[in-house]
Amino acid sequence: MSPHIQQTLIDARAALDALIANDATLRAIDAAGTLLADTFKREGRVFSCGNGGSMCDAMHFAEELSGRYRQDRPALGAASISDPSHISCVGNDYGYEHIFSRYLEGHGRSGDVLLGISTSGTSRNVVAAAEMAKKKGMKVIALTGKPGATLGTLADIEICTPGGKFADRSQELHIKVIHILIESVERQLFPANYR
Ligand SMILES: O=C(CO)[C@@H](O)[C@H](O)[C@H](O)[C@H](O)COP(=O)(O)O
Ligand SMILES: [Zn+2]
Repeated sequence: MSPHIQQTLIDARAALDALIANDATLRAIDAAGTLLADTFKREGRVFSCGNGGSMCDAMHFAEELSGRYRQDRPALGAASISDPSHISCVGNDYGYEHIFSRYLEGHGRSGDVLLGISTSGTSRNVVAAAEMAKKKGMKVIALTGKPGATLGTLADIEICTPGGKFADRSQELHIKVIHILIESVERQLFPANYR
């Protein structure tokens, strides 16, 4: 058997153990869950964005809020910035850096929230989205993988889950954080579902 199979799982376990032991990051997750729940209580919107695997994560996050996570409950106002026609138009006419920020320029309102996902924390289009969100009076939650990167410094709440040299271990933790955030929202908004 190829040794990389076990090694990947061992590395993933170490990254997860480090997250479990990081009190500051767990507190940031808790604060982000409360910010999201409070935003939905006020009928604010939550937008999410990222590139590549992180775009998939942004879509996963939003669809479980607007659609369904575990049990029936009313739909919540979350959307990922992932419409291919918007992305191809803005990428083609203005540049790839603007694909997320221009969407927020049109759709974002004061009191809304952006979840920006970037393992490097330096992707220009996600950073530009965070800058536009701040300009609009929105709150920014950053889900990152490298401490000290630009996206995290712009955010109201940074949840940083380091995973080593590459993006993949971090992304696996991002998905865990995303499910925890959705459960936090549901527990605060629909406690009867958790009795
Ligand atoms: O899914 C993966 C790697 O696991 C890739 O598609 C990865 O998301 C892409 O290289 C992204 O462009 C990386 O962007 P970022 O996380 O640094 O913002
Ligand atoms: Zn991937």
